[in-house]
Amino acid sequence: MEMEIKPSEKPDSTRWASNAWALLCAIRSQSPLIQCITNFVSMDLMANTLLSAGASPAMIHSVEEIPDFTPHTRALCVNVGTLSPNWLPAMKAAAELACKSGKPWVLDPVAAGASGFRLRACLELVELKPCVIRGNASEIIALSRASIGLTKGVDSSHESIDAVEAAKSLAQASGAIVAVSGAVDIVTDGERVVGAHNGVPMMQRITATGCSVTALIAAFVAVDPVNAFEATASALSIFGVAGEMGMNMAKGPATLRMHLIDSLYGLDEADVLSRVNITSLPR
Ligand SMILES: Nc1ncnc2c1ncn2[C@@H]1O[C@H](COP(=O)(O)OP(=O)(O)O)[C@@H](O)[C@H]1O
Ligand SMILES: Cc1ncsc1CCOP(=O)(O)O
Ligand SMILES: [Mg+2]
Repeated sequence: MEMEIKPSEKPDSTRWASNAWALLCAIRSQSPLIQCITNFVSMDLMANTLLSAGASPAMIHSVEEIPDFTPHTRALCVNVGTLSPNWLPAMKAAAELACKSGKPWVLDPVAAGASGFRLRACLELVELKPCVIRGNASEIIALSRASIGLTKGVDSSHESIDAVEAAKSLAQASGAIVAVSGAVDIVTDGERVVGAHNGVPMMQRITATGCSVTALIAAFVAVDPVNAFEATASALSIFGVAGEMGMNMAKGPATLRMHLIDSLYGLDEADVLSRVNITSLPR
């Protein structure tokens, strides 16, 4: 005879997968408005990622529009990928207003260690209380140590698993959930550490997949701001699942880009429950 498993007795992996599915359903039904102040490279893929997940993206970045627009959004994504001095005031104003309006905002510190200007900008943005910081391993290490020169540019020269301590100390210092993408996506609140074991290596060969998953995290925290740790791990895992399913149809990076978006749009409950793979990692 099969024993019935009550929700509280379900194994951790099943609870993570059910929660990820519930959050994706919430995005599809609520279509949260997500403001993105992002780099020129990522605008298209980021907007299409949010749309295929069911969210509503708006790439609105002029400082003049922020007082009217930002309070009406459900979450904000700030990405410094093609930073120039005249964009920084808009990023800061939007971050401040998001906080004041009780909306979560998410930071992508692209190439944080590439220059002093960029690192200082990222550190100033961290002071404005992002709910989540998501970067690759080199970016999180650079930000955590506040040091430049540890990175090639926008791509990582470290493995995500090598950035666990840096992520934990950045989370403790900033109060943000910190996520490190890579072969295993790491998520920490400074105490707990989980790994999302989804995705395929070919995702690194498409520009702006990292930027896009950060925006997807913004959509997940928009529908569950109180549980930003769980929402962040879910977003990373769901994006990875879309990559795995897209890879089954792809011939290379260009077709993976297309099939990843189609797969994210078409994910059903069975796909999510069978593929989401989030586990606790040793602290
Ligand atoms: N070796 C890998 N195996 C599986 N998924 C990966 C791998 N490397 C990166 N990814 C996935 O690709 C996406 C972008 O991550 P990453 O390349 O680390 O970000 P960035 O583009 O900011 O450097 C994430 O969803 C991540 O999980
Ligand atoms: C290539 C490049 N140069 C400046 S921003 C950017 C895109 C980076 O995207 P991602 O961090 O998602 O790889
Ligand atoms: Mg990146």
